[in-house]
Order: sequence, then C-alpha cells, then structure tokens
Amino acid sequence: MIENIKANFTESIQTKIAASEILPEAIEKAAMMMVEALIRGNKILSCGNGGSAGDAQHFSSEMLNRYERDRPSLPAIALSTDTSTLTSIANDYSYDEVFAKQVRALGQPGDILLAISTSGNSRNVIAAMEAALSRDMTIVALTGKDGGEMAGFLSEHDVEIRVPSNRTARIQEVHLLVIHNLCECIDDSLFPADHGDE
Ligand SMILES: O=C(CO)[C@@H](O)[C@H](O)[C@H](O)[C@H](O)COP(=O)(O)O
Ligand SMILES: [Zn+2]
Repeated sequence: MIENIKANFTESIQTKIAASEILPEAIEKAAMMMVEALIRGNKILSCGNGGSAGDAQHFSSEMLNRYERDRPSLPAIALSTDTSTLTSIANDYSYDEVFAKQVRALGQPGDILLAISTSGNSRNVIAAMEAALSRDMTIVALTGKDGGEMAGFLSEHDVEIRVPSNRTARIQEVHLLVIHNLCECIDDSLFPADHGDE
C-alpha cells in the first residue's frame, strides 16, 4: 500500500510537470476570455459529472465568494447543484439533458461555459456545449486523455485545456490546479493587488 501511495504522488507530480510545459498558453487564453466576458457583464456557467461536478462548484464558489483576496463577487453558476432541477430533467427527459436545459434557460450571448470532463465523452457535458453554441456562448473545455468528442466540438473561438494523462484521478488533480490558475489570472487582471497587499 505504501508503495502505491508513493507512486500516486509521483505520478501526480509528473503529470503536473508535463502539464506545466504544455498548458500555460491555453490557460492564459481561457483566463483572458473569462476576463473579457466579465468586463462585458457576462457570466460563467460550469458543469461536469462526479469529481468534475465538484470542480465546477469549486470554480463557481471562488468566483461568487472569493479566491485569495478580498474583491467584489463575480457572476458564475455551477449547473450541478440544484437537485430538484437535475432530478426532474433526468426523470422527465434524459440525464443527457440535465445541463443543456439549464444552459438554454440561463445562457446569454457572450457568456462562457466551463465544460469539465476527464474523458471528453460525457454526453450531458457535450449536450451542454451544443446548447452553449446555440446561445452564442463560448466554451472553455477542461479535458484529458485524447480530448474525446468534446475536442471535436470546439472552434477557434473556444479553448481546450487537455491534461496529458490517461488516468481520471490524475487528470482531475490537474484540473483543480488549472481552476486555481484561472481564478488567479482573473483576480490579477480585474483586481490587481496593491504592493505589500499579499
Ligand atoms: O471522481 C471520480 C474519479 O476520480 C469519478 O466520480 C468521476 O468523476 C466520474 O466517474 C465521472 O462520471 C467521470 O466523467 P468524465 O470525467 O469522463 O466526464
Ligand atoms: Zn475523484
């Protein structure tokens, strides 16, 4: 067991090092898309399943409340939080529709969808992306593995941040770091810290 635990730490560290070499430009592009959307008065919707649902909520809470510094609330909605809405859409229609229906109701032109899936193949996340495009939103996709079907949905207006790993857990661990980088870039752009503030 100890050897497995150590191997997991090593694999996670190596995945982060590999990601640090290939992802910074995509993260910067995604952050600038988000900053521009927020300046325009748009908002960010986020979605994902399982651990990625947690990531979607982690991101929205850091927008709505704060990341590391005191600053005004920023508009974001995680689409994985309202169990009445999720269960009724899944019950009456299909689990594939649980995020897409919310995007069609809440999404406005210029909003951003943060779509999170380690495989890139979750049907409900892909349906949310289709709904976002129908609302003239842009997409920031956090993926892994080979990008799955999600990778094929993106245009030059969108950005994919694909973690170089085939293991769901390792991909999720990097997704969280990506989310914290996005928050830091947004705060640095919109609310630069005073010297000596931090
Ligand atoms: O957290 C984990 C595994 O670490 C799981 O809950 C995982 O998120 C679930 O199996 C998801 O359904 C996987 O979906 P996806 O990342 O392929 O979109
Ligand atoms: Zn997990």
